[in-house]
Amino acid sequence: MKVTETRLRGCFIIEPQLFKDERGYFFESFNEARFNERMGISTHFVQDNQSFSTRGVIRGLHAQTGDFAQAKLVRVLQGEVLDVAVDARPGSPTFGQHVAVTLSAANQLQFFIPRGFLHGFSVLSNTAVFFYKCDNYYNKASETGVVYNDPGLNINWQVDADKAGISPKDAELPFFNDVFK
Ligand SMILES: Cc1cn([C@H]2C[C@H](O)[C@@H](COP(=O)(O)OP(=O)(O)O[C@H]3O[C@@H](C)C(=O)[C@@H](O)[C@H]3O)O2)c(=O)[nH]c1=O
Repeated sequence: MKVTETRLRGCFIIEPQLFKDERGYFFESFNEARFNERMGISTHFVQDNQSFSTRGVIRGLHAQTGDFAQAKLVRVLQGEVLDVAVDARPGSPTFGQHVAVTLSAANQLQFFIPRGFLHGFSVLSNTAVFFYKCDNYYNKASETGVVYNDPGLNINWQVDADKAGISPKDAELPFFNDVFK
């Protein structure tokens, strides 16, 4: 597996090692010991999530706070998405900055997003099945978020923002500067 740290410290792109033969392919999609060793962390994932979305949908930007903060290991089982992590760690030299990574069933890339980040994705294919591991349980009361089109974040979601599929909850999320002062 190839691990590349992005310009946001602690955010890694992971390319698994594929074993291909006449039947198809095999790869270890997650190996806790190797994952922690290569990332230099000690994350223990406790919840897996899966969502299905159609082209143009944007989910995010989301995080959980406090005792329920979550690191996420995300990937795409079908289709293609633009995955976005926003650094919301107070005092971080890249506070308020984001990275965007194209994840697809074809490239098999995984993206590790540590605690302290907002996360979201847009769907670039007709449909997408998105799968992710979380190192903390869902806790509704701990949810926070920032609106996807916050001009201060200036994220190019690569979908038609006017026609983007946004949940009513996500459309009403506040701006980054109002949440993270
Ligand atoms: C996230 C989550 C939602 N739910 C429920 C709550 C709600 O009724 C329904 C749909 O929830 P949402 O609209 O929040 O789903 P969604 O917008 O897909 O939320 C997800 O977005 C991506 C970008 C993330 O990073 C995730 O952490 C999560 O926040 O599922 C759970 O039961 N467990 C969970 O872990």
